[in-house]
Amino acid sequence: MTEVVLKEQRYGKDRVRLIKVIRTGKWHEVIELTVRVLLEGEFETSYTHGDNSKVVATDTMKNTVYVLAKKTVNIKCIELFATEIGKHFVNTYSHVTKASVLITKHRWTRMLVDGKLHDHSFARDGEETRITEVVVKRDKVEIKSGLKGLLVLKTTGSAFYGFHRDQYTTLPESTDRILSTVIDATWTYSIPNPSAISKIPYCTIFDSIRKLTLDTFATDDSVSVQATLYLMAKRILEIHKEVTSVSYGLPNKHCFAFDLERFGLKNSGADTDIYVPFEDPSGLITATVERVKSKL
Ligand SMILES: O=c1[nH]c(=O)c2[nH]c(=O)[nH]c2[nH]1
Repeated sequence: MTEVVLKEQRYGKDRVRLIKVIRTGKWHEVIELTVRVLLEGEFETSYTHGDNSKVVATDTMKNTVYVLAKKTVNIKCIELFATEIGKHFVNTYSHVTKASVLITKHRWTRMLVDGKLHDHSFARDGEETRITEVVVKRDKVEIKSGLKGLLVLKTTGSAFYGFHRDQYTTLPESTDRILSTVIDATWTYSIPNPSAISKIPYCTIFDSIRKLTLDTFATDDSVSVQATLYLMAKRILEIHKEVTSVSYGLPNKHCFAFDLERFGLKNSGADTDIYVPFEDPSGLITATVERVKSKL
């Protein structure tokens, strides 16, 4: 007989979608969120013995998210709303030891109509989202935030040369290329004590990190995605003391010159202006950067 053991377990509700409309007279705001709640705790016997007595139904979790969304004053700050949800589960159920809450906030941009911001109409500009993942345990809260799916492209100011070459290398060196990526960035917050949670200006930091990322992408004379990634993270850590580490995932969405020599047209070197953008495969450059720990 093979003996097995339950090594780890967690469960919950994924992709709980909600829209909250905040009305101030005719002026409306719209917040669209997708929420995932995962619980850990004394649920082992539900897996090993079919004992559901301690199982908080995932349907209950979904309902709880809507109830808390109705009651909260923090819906605009996903870090605080996720913390509220996580605390609810850990405080309500004594057998829950850890709640992980992932919130994705979708972007709705207010419409400009006849040059004026419209009071109740919005448009989605691209797939970019803002995220947070909050882990609530009995004695501590961890908060990670980020942005996902920010598609960018620059037409110069990017090179890639001097890389290792061997018998399988065909890529020519480039001193001037298109650089395009879909930015995924996440960063962790330092939470020295529970009262720090509500004091961190999450939205201001988000806006600043997004701007630093875009500004660095645009202005860096990039020698590789790796070097540009590192510079982005370094700048964030220099400016934001509340942030302890920064991670990026940057696919290198290749754009190569189309061979037009076959048609008697120059399309190489300084004459290149027709490119083929490739969806797949892409490079994928990832790294996490943190401050050097003080030896004092
Ligand atoms: O910035 C880059 N980094 C790489 O590691 C790489 N590899 C590659 O083929 N092109 C690029 N570009």
